[in-house]
Amino acid sequence: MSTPSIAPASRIFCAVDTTDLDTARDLGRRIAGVVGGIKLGLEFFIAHGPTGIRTVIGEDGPPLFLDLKLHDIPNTVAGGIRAALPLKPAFLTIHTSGGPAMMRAAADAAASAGADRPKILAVTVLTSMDAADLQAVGQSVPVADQVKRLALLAKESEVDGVVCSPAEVALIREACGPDFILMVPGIRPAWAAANDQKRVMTPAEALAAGADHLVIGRPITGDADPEAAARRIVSEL
Ligand SMILES: O=C(O)c1cc(=O)[nH]c(=O)n1[C@@H]1O[C@H](COP(=O)(O)O)[C@@H](O)[C@H]1O
Repeated sequence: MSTPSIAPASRIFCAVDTTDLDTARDLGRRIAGVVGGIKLGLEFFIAHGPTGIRTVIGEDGPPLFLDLKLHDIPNTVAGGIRAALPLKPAFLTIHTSGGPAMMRAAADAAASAGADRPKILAVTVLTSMDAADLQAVGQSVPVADQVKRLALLAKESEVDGVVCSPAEVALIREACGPDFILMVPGIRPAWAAANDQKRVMTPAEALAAGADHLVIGRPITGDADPEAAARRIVSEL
């Protein structure tokens, strides 16, 4: 694990996936003190844009993981990153499959923010995909091989880390070193449903494997008492 001094609870980013502004704001307030940060992504951003993000995070709110998974030509991705800088996200996502030039353009655009720059994380193989899904899009290699290849490419392209499933954390840590950030969704406590996630582990297993940060959504947000669910997860770390 590359950042052992950070408290386990603060390693969790709660994925607030909703189009309802009040729900997102309420969830953000209730769980901000329990977990390390809030992830807002496509569903929320398409519905409410930057104004909605500011409403949920506020001036001195929790760290923001802005998960837009950008994937376009380098110039367009760089422009998207620069447009997101005023929101001061701690993390921003792009897709590794956009290739090295796109990833470098994203890293350069983030660097233009100076010391406050967001960390750029590149998505490897989505945690909702398995070997059959990869094969369906023409990638007839084991999932782990493809993830390792994409993670090494991301590192060479000077982004800060990757998004990967817990199943590949150990192999990426070994291949890419202790400072490469591993943001890990596909996290399910033993008592939670997998939903559409295919490559999953429990929070404790993912941290033990070497994850820096865990992304957890529905096991918290789908609970009748999200704050209690978040506390239960923290107690199991
Ligand atoms: O980039 C991501 O955060 C991401 C990548 C990935 O491979 N899999 C994945 O689930 N995610 C995100 O992580 C969150 C997982 O949510 P839950 O499945 O509800 O815990 C969602 O917001 C996804 O968009």
